[in-house]
Amino acid sequence: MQVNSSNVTYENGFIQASYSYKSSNVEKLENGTLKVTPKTTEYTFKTNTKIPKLGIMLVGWGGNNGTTFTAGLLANKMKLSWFTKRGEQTANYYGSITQASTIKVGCSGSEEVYLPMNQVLPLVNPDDVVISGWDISALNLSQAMKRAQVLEYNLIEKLDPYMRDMVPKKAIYYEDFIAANQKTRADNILEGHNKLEHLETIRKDIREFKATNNCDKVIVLWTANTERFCQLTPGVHDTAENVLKAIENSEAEISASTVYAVATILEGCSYINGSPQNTLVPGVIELAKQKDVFIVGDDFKSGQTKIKTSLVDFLVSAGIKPQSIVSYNHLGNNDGKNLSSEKQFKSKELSKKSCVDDITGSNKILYPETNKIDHEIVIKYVPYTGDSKKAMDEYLSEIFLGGQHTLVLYNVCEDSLLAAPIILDLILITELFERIEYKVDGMRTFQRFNRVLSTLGYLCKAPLTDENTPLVNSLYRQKNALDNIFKACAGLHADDNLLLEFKCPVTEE
Ligand SMILES: NC(=O)c1ccc[n+]([C@@H]2O[C@H](COP(=O)([O-])OP(=O)(O)OC[C@H]3O[C@@H](n4cnc5c(N)ncnc54)[C@H](O)[C@@H]3O)[C@@H](O)[C@H]2O)c1
Ligand SMILES: O=P([O-])([O-])O[C@@H]1[C@@H](O)[C@H](O)[C@@H](O)[C@H](O)[C@@H]1O
Repeated sequence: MQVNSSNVTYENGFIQASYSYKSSNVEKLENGTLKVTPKTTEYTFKTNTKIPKLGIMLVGWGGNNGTTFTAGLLANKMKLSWFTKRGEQTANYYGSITQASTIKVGCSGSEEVYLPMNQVLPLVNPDDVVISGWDISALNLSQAMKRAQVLEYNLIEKLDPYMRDMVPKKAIYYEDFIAANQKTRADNILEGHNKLEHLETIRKDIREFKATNNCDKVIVLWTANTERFCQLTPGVHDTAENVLKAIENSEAEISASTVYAVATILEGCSYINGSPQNTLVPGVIELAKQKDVFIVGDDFKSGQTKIKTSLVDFLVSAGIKPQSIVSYNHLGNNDGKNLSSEKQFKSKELSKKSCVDDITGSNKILYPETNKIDHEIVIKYVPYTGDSKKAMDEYLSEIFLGGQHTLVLYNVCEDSLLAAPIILDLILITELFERIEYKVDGMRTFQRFNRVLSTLGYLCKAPLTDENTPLVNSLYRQKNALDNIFKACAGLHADDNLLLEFKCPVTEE
């Protein structure tokens, strides 16, 4: 796409775009009146268009998501097709916004024109990435893919030769943080209890993988089991210095995921947390800022929560008052097995339960006293169902003249087929943000986005958000923000959907 504007230049491998950012300051006056002052801030975005060779390292590579993600990269790269009872299937990236969604760029006459997201700004081609990772299970990726029971056998057969030589590196295993039922899987772990040694091993793994594959950069993503929350402790988790010291002292409350995150950050790589646990404790956030590294989290937004943050947004913005939400699901994969343990379930429950508060909190007409509603999460482990999650959601709302509205959803699918495309998007969009800088009038130098990359909230159930930054769960607002950041960096206006050129056409006087 070539943007025809005096505000955009394409020089020296950069897209440099000016963007007039419109916002409003609100003052609440003593008499209760709101004084709203619109304002415009002139930004300049600079995007490096040089596409790097990207290395991806997954923690939990041998899991259902890790194997399905890897299989998807290979199947698409080789343009595989395979047979199922529904006939011939071909590889695709459905469920990935970078590969299968579009962004409106303008109108041609009365035709609204949409471009694939990955053509609005230059992204890494998934075909060109190299992948590795760690797992507490020693199975190679082909064996692990079969164990996962996600993909059709005909596809598994075709992928086997390409995945059997992919072997996860030895992993950090602190059994107290994941369900005891995972112990039988743990035959590929780093010896000993010295957390500093574990940290240095992970750092070495990252360096060696990067050098061996001649990568320009590496991004690490956690798709291992959900850990219990660590007990945030002053002097341990509160500062970067204390987290590093706690690792040196092999502090018990430092989780495996936090050691992976610290190792990643110390190697100058972005770290993404696809699970709900509080890996990114305040000290890790401070370390990421000190080391100028992006951190993203938490917990892939893939199924019930994705629908919920769209549905509740629709209900509340329609003036309908959700009063009760019950989200139930059962599944039989290893994630479900791990979540059958109370402490690990609590991590997931917290993540799934926290996703509507900002939406209900936005409407004081419906929720004048409190924005808290009945919201229950139930997850049951039923081995026979495997990765095919059966999810049932019930939404009860108050409507006009004391009426009640009941909405029930039933959705079934392989959970990993929802998560794998999201893993790709998290990685590719994080990598893009590593190539973007901004400047506001008056700033001497270009800066990078806030290292807590909450712009990727659309992809996370519980978006990690920096202090003094609004938390947004509304799916529409998250996607709109992401699309508009892409457009701003490309030199286009944000879309307000007014279509004034058609509704208020310029007429000859
Ligand atoms: N739709 C989804 O699948 C979905 C959605 C949101 C979040 N998640 C989260 O993603 C994570 C992975 O899901 P999954 O279905 O792939 O689970 P999984 O159990 O199949 O895979 C997790 C893998 O991590 C490995 N592992 C556990 N602890 C490890 C450690 N310390 N180091 C390295 N490897 C370790 C396990 O051996 C396993 O292979 C879970 O935390 C899950 O809650 C999944
Ligand atoms: O994404 P979502 O459907 O809201 O939540 C899902 C849970 O319902 C499921 O039980 C769990 O296994 C997945 O990891 C995922 O977190």
